Amino acid sequence: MTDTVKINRGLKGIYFERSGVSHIDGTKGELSYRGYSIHDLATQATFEEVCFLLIHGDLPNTDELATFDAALKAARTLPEPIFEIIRATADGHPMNVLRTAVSALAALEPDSRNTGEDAFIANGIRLTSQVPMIIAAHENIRNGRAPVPADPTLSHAANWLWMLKGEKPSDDAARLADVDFILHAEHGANASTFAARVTIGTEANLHGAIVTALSTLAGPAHGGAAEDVMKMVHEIGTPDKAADYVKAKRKAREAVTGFGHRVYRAEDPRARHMRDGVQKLGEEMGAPEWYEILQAVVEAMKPYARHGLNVNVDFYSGVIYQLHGIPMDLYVPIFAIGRMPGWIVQCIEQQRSNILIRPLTLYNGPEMRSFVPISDR
Ligand SMILES: CC(=O)SCCNC(=O)CCNC(=O)[C@H](O)C(C)(C)COP(=O)(O)OP(=O)(O)OC[C@H]1O[C@@H](n2cnc3c(N)ncnc32)[C@H](O)[C@@H]1OP(=O)(O)O
Ligand SMILES: O=C([O-])CC(=O)C(=O)O
Repeated sequence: MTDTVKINRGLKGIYFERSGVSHIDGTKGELSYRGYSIHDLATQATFEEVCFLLIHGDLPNTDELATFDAALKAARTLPEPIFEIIRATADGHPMNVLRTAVSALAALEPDSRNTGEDAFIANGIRLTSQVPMIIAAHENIRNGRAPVPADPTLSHAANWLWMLKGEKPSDDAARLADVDFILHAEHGANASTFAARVTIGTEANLHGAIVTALSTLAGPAHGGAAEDVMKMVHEIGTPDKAADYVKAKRKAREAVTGFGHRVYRAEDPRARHMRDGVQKLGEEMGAPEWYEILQAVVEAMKPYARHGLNVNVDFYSGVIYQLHGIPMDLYVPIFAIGRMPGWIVQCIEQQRSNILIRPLTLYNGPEMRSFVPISDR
């Protein structure tokens, strides 16, 4: 019987649920949120509009957006013990500090225990504002500076850069961060979102699911790719060394980071927006070499593109962060800021028609055997 069971390792190609949130066509390289093309959203919407769209299902009108934006801004507060926790863990990786702080929020804020759709929306809005605050406070504290208080006059993206650096960002820098968040906001049953849905499947609360999602995002095969791409760019050093680097990786059968995706066989549609950003920012800042190294890697990887191995969203994002002077270990936390609405809405969707997610593993261990007392072993 066991020989006839088909195992889908990694759940590759398996539909586990229906979802009305986003659609990915991996063959054509297309992505839409709630029926809107990612290209239209990346060029015409703000992150706040995209959050509203994902959570409520439609684009907001002016009044709806104003109310939603006011709720996000009102939520820019952290209980004092969170700063103590950040101070106590300041030497840790920012992703560990973030996960620990979100977990502590679950204990510190009694509302976080509530379930039901209204509670998930209220807690989701609060966490969307608190996550960038935690990351920025940690960055300041570990560098011996006081946390920068949120500025209620700034957008989500501009306020994030303000809290991180204590300087008002230029409009271009704020917009680039805004677009980055939009591009990362939602992506179907990716590993961290799936993990969050598994948590909600047990009727746990949203904070618990976000802790699960943060743990899952952190790995290099998922959210950690941008950091690894930047390390790769430094290792390559100059564009003329890219081909040899790729050849050596392929020979060792190791992944070239920033390439490949479980769903896309065509180029990830989000990559082009990041590519344009890297090229423009690099030229403006007199540092075009990073873009040139990346493009040399793309050139060297071209023979493999026909096998569906193309750049993914995180191939270009690390260089943008580097050009902004953001430390490499903040790249995954930045992904988390963007992915918040996707996690929240998928948790809401899971809760609406909840079911325990519990697949099977096919046993291939020893046959039944007799227990041997320890004195006879
Ligand atoms: C935001 C995100 O999470 S996007 C992904 C970010 N991650 C990365 O950039 C890390 C590098 N990429 C990878 O490790 C992989 O592409 C993953 C984990 C993202 C997807 O992996 P899978 O879905 O398992 O890829 P899949 O098994 O279909 O790969 C097909 C073939 O391409 C190869 N391959 C996949 N990605 C890469 C890569 N980046 N470099 C070289 N070869 C690769 C596989 O080894 C496999 O080869 P084989 O058939 O000879 O064994
Ligand atoms: O969808 C995935 O497998 C990975 C992911 O989160 C993304 O590409 O944004």
